[in-house]
Amino acid sequence: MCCFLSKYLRSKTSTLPLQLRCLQGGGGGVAGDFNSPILHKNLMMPLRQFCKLPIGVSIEELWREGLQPELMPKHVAIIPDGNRRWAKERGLSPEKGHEAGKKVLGDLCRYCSKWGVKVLSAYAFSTENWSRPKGEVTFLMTSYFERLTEEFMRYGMKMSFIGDRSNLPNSLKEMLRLAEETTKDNTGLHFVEALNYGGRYDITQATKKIASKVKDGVIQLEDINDKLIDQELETNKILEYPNPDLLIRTSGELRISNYMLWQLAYSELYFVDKLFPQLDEDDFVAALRSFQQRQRRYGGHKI
Ligand SMILES: CC(C)=CCC/C(C)=C/CC/C(C)=C/COP(=O)(O)OP(=O)(O)O
Repeated sequence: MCCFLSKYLRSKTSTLPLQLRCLQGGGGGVAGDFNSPILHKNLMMPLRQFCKLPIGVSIEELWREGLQPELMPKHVAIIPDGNRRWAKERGLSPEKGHEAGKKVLGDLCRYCSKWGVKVLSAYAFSTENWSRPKGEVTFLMTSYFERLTEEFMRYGMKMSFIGDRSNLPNSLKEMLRLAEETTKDNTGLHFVEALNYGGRYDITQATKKIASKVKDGVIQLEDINDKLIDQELETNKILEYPNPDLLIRTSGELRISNYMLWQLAYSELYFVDKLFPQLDEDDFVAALRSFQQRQRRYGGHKI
């Protein structure tokens, strides 16, 4: 009989979830292989239930990747950078690069659902991106984001949008409203698209709302604290997990380019050299693995 499982358990003991380590016990390896119906019924199925696995991923895959379900990031943020460079390297138009990026963003939603991430937020258009070439901005605003939203609505995710909608085209605004309304009761992945969004914009609009409440006597100056500011930020829409646990940026640039400045205070950062259209599931899993190896201290003492 194959000894893969017992070998694996021996080699990965330190990275196994606590529950699995308890079940492993102190004895020798577990005889059998993953295809054995007896092993499946007597070990794998109970383990699966015991570990409350995230939907879509098998215990075998988790072990193979060295991942622990209870340490998955709840909110992953992505800065999908490099669509234009990807297209240029291939002699294609920037529009073709963005189309390739759209496909990869859809794949990323699938990976997040599969690996048990609850929220994926994507920085799709910054408050500074209006200064890109006019043709590209027109393409994104009058065609691309509308098609992306319509397509993603069919994935069964809850969709929300953050950012200043006031100067988006009316038909795009209407599509965003429709997507939020249609998907609001979906329970799977929460996909949040940041459109005409900037961290400075978000902090500024929150500050204005708070200042206005102070002016109207609704709250006192002394009432202003972190929690109150959280409540006025646009990410208040992501009720459960407003702050990204993990931020991934592609294309080798090592900066956050005005994304969720307040919310990223204690996020773990992960940079990938590949251009966004080249990102695949192995890269995503490598980011999850890196995240699970970090020690998050939030300014506290090292244990
Ligand atoms: C897949 C998808 C939705 C693509 C949309 C295409 C698009 C416009 C992506 C831009 C993403 C973004 C805001 C990157 C931030 O870098 P930056 O280039 O704004 O800032 P920088 O100059 O600091 O690098």
